[in-house]
Amino acid sequence: MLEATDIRVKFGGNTAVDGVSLRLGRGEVVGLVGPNGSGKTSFLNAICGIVPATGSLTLRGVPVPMGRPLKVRAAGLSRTFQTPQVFDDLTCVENVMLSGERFRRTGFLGATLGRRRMLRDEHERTERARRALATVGLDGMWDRPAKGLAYGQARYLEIARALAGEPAVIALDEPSAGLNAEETNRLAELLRSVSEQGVSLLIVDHKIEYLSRICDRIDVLELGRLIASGPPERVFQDPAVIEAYLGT
Ligand SMILES: Nc1ncnc2c1ncn2[C@@H]1O[C@H](COP(=O)(O)OP(=O)(O)OP(=O)(O)O)[C@@H](O)[C@H]1O
Repeated sequence: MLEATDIRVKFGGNTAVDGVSLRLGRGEVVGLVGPNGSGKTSFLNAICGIVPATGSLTLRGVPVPMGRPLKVRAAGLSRTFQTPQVFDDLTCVENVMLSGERFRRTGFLGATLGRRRMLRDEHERTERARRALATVGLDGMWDRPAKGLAYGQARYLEIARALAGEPAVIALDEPSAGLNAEETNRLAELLRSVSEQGVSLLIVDHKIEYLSRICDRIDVLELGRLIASGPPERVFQDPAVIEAYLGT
């Protein structure tokens, strides 16, 4: 579903990501971990096309140019952010429908000449958004403004928006940040069920316990380089990984 090869990101003289390659199969859940400043967010930003980077990317087997976020989205990669990006004054369903632009087939001319088709398209987009809200457990909130949501619910709303774009892969940047233990458990269940529908997940996070439960593989970055990759139980016992986190 995703193949990123030899990704490099530089900020001036600082190499944030130094030749990282990563693959994701269909429905695979991969945790990308590493100490603060090891390049995790820069890697996500690179494959999403929002920071200048070199390397190559294919999605669903199709090459996608680097540095083109809209092409990346259209090719099947959605993402969520460390701080949920929701629009407070829009309702939940409107927030989710923002991701459905690629399904909107009628522009100004179409809306004027093909009103029936436009209404059908709007109806389909609304239904798609409501299904995504139901998946994350927010179906009861669909017509409420997003500003009424608790912090954890705003996170689920962002995941619903990613899902409504019908992506092959979702990249999530610290989805458990700010969630308590119970909310983190719910998040883990939600992410596992999303992956069981065939969506691949690349999760950057620091909470090792829930990642160990839901990830098929853990990739570890240190100083912009991949230092370990494998099943959680093996990677988290790797002395090089323990040293990267804790020092000698
Ligand atoms: N916009 C930027 N301009 C300059 N340097 C940056 C920028 N973004 C990140 N960096 C640097 O790149 C390196 C990697 O940062 P990055 O945020 O990708 O790490 P991270 O592993 O996601 O860290 P954290 O776990 O703290 O979120 C760090 O040295 C950071 O200071």
